Amino acid sequence: MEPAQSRCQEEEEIHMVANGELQRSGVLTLCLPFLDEKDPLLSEKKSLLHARNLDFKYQFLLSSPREQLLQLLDQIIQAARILHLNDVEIYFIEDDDVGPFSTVNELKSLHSILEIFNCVDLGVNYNEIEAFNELLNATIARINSVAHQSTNKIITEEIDTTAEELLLKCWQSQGARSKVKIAHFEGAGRGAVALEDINIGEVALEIPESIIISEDLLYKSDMFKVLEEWKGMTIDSMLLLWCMKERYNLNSNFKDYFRTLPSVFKTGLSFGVDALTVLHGTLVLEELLLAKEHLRQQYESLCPALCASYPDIFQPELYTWDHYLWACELWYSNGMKVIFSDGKLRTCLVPIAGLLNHSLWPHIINYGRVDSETKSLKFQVARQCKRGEQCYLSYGSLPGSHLVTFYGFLPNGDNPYDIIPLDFETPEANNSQSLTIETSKMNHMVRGTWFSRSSKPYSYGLPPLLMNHLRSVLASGNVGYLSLHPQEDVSVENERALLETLMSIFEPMMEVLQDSDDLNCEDLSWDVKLALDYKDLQRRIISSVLSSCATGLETLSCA
Ligand SMILES: C[S@@+](CC[C@H](N)C(=O)[O-])C[C@H]1O[C@@H](n2cnc3c(N)ncnc32)[C@H](O)[C@@H]1O
Repeated sequence: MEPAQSRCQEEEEIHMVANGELQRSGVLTLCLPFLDEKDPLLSEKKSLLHARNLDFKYQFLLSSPREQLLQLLDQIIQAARILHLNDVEIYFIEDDDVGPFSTVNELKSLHSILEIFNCVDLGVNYNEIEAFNELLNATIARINSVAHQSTNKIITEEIDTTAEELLLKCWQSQGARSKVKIAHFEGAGRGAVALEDINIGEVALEIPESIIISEDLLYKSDMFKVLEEWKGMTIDSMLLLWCMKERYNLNSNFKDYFRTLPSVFKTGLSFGVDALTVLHGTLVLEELLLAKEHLRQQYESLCPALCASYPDIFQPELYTWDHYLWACELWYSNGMKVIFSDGKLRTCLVPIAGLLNHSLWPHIINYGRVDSETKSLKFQVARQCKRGEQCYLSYGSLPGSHLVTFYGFLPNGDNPYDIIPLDFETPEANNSQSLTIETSKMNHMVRGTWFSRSSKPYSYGLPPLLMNHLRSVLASGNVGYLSLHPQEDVSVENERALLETLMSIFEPMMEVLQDSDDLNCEDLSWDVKLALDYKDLQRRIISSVLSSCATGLETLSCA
């Protein structure tokens, strides 16, 4: 297994040379950070900025009327949203939609602007300070408005968290700082609850580098000598093997940490036969079976041979398949990628932080780098977390299939990263000549059409890139019928063929999923329940695509 899949704060592809300056003339200049030349989405982002008349640099004449200033602020926010788009968000972008595109994109965008405001050296002119504060407060208000959509779960008070609290105190004595306490949340196990209002930019949790579990501990262990000489061994596999033993080591510095971990992880990797049967016809089934098979192969290639060759170090009773799977699930669901103060990226288990749950409306989005001055990992909140509220992390822009497989849950709310991929075959050479760069892309996707905000004709709530691709492919059958901007050149006949093509793709998928699940809802096991929820999600997405196509066809028949 490569715990490389463990969650990692998404790499920012943007050069942080953003700045802000207030000139004597009362002109406030705000410069957004430039795009990284290595950003794989660079050209798309540049084209989007250009098409929308957006720029990196904005000048605010602070004496202008308030509405004008706020309009300009809106422009810079729109530009920042584009700079921070990820591959899924950019794929679904619609011409007439200026955002917000997702909670995380919105928080990143607003924070990049807040950072610029923080660099501005204010003068003494009262009116200018007032105008500047209006802009700053409007940005903060937008950040705080993200909170209103959050979904909080009820804290169940009955469950004992003494072990976790003792551990928290122990880490605090070693330099950890925390504005959260551990509590139990319905449907999510343990989580962190704010002990006080934690305001934008404040640190909810600070973990010294010295108590983070990483490969450095491996090097000091008795098994390292053997493992480093073992052919084909990776650091990730070494960490798994180290954990399997350390979990039962009574002299371990981390014994209390291991003691607070669940004895079984309820992730998709532990799904039983009934749950797998429920998943028949869904996307996650293949992902799950492949992942499990891969882990089994890794286990077979490592553990029996290590136990046979070095039984004193690798005691067979500790190196069973169940223990191996437990370690994999631990690293997948709790592992984080962190850049240490020496600049090296390591996969880690971070005490306390490992108790933070995921949300589509997270408080903490940036946590991947140890502060080189304090040598600690700081978990700053990107939006306010009120006292008593659950403090959420973002595990990344992950689809439900990944969350089910490696974490064992589906988040509350509509997940914009829940997509169904559609890979088309490369067209015949003579047809492909007629496709533009935009329309020749072969990897497409759909998601719930409820995310669409486009009111443009012929958009149907479906992704423009997919529609333009299909339009071009269908039109290329008609000699001489293709434009560089397919949407401007639609024919009713072509549109009907396009929607019917999509229905012919999605109807069979729906049929497979519609098999009745004759299960008694009362006493279902956790895995069957989760599998049913996932299946339901797939149905919702496909059904939204089918009804969008059907509505499109109806509209066309009236045209
Ligand atoms: C890093 S741990 C967080 C702490 C965990 N709740 C615990 O009790 O150990 C990740 C696991 O928490 C649970 N989890 C995280 N976010 C969740 C959410 N929004 N809803 C339900 N379960 C969640 C899942 O079981 C996931 O595998």
